[in-house]
Amino acid sequence: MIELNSLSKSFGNGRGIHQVSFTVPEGSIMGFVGHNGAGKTTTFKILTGLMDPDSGSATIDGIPVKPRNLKKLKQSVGYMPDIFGVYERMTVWQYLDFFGAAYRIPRKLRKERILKALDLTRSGDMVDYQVASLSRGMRQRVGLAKTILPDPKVLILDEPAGGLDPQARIEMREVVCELRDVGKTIILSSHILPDLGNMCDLVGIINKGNMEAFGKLDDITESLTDKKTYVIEVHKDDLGNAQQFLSNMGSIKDIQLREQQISFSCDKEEDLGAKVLAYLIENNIRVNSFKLQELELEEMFMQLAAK
Ligand SMILES: Nc1ncnc2c1ncn2[C@@H]1O[C@H](COP(=O)(O)OP(=O)(O)OP(=O)(O)O)[C@@H](O)[C@H]1O
Repeated sequence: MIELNSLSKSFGNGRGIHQVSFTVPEGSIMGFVGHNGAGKTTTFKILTGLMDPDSGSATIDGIPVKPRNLKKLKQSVGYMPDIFGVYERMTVWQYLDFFGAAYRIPRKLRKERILKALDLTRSGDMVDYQVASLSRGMRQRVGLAKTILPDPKVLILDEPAGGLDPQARIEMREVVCELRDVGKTIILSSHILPDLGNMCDLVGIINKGNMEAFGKLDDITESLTDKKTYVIEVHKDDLGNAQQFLSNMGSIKDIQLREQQISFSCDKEEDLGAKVLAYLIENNIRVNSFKLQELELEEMFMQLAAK
């Protein structure tokens, strides 16, 4: 649905993007992660026809991203930049109606589209508000409503949750998931890594213009770790014994005690999790919980960015 093949754009001194390739299937959400200046906006600008690449190609909904296809692309792609202008003196309805007209949506259809966009972005109760009076979270949702007015199949959202408080971020995340559920294909960038983990089907990590990783979050995590870390919680009277048993087992590393939790690691290939659990129970250790520790997106990102 969205396909990038070796897209490159150089601004000199190594700045820009280098051979960026990935494919986002129809109806999925891809989270595009990278530090400031990593190359996210440049990629978005190329995809939306605002900037020409030096080399490489891209297609969206089967349409090659080329200047001659800009009109067609505009119908298929909705782009919400990280900073967008709003007309402070208009009400939300006037603002959307204005853009509906600019998008040449016929008057009769326009009302229906505005109502649908307001509904999908949970902005219905703001129609009569002056744009100037909207909070940052409301503005982002109204911006999103404007972006989906022409009913594009693909949405490219640059930092839609940027500057939002935790509650507004949750709302934005729910709205984005709802848009995926009605069939949109979405690429969005974010610095708020945990948010991406919860909502994205795919994650792409870009660092200094190079794609460091792309795929399902679980697969990327798996490929990054060479060990598995487990966290167990045992009855407080069994802590010492449990620790002793673990130390007696060969191949167990990094045994650490934190309050009532003990964590330990083992080789990924060997994966001793089940064996350890059975061993502790056989030795009458009262195990309250036993779980595999997941690598946080933040940690994973730091590992890749440090490369
Ligand atoms: N028009 C331009 N002229 C010169 N350099 C540019 C231009 N646009 C981007 N760059 C440089 O290219 C690199 C990538 O920038 P880009 O804006 O794509 O990063 P980003 O990941 O979107 O960052 P941010 O999160 O800060 O928006 C940066 O080093 C930036 O300074």
